[in-house]
Amino acid sequence: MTAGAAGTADSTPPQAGVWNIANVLTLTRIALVPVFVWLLFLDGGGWRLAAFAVFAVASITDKIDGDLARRRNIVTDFGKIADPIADKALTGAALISLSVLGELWWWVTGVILVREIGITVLRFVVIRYGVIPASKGGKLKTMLQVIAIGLFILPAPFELDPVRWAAMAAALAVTVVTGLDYVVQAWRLRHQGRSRAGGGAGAGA
Ligand SMILES: O=P(O)(O)OC[C@H](O)CO
Repeated sequence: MTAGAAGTADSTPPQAGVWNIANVLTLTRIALVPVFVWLLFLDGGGWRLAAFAVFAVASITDKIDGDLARRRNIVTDFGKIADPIADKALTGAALISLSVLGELWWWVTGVILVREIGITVLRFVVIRYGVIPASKGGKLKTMLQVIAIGLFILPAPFELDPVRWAAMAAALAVTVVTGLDYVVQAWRLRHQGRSRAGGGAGAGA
């Protein structure tokens, strides 16, 4: 996503209502987070599979809500902000849980959380200039995180470990790179917003 693709505060067309099917799916994803965490901490392979199933269902809603919003033309600023937050709630809870369970290095969880929380805060900091929606890189990042986390959750043989870690390394790399890309986008958006405001003030003087 380029800076130009971000919705600017003064050029936003009329939007669908917040309570639409896409946003309800996004909120459902958030509601599934505590269920998933609870299942993950229960002992036994069966519970692990159940946790994996809930994680998979919640992750699939990410694909469905975005597709629905675009197809039905019900993209809202609320959805643009809430969708990445819902993803971060799910993946963040999964990463923290895996680290608490001693199955994933804490530093990996830490780096990803700093990026995810940092970008969320950044989105709110620049929101007066426009909304920064999820970029293609951001979507790829979430997909890689979901695959890596899914591989860590699945009760699988030790031989799968290199695959798990390779997937997590790829997710980590794309997480950091896309985080830096959002910082550049936010800077541009702020710069454009301030230039417009300055130009407007000058014209009015
Ligand atoms: O990289 P972000 O913060 O835009 O998040 C991307 C979303 O999770 C994609 O659905």
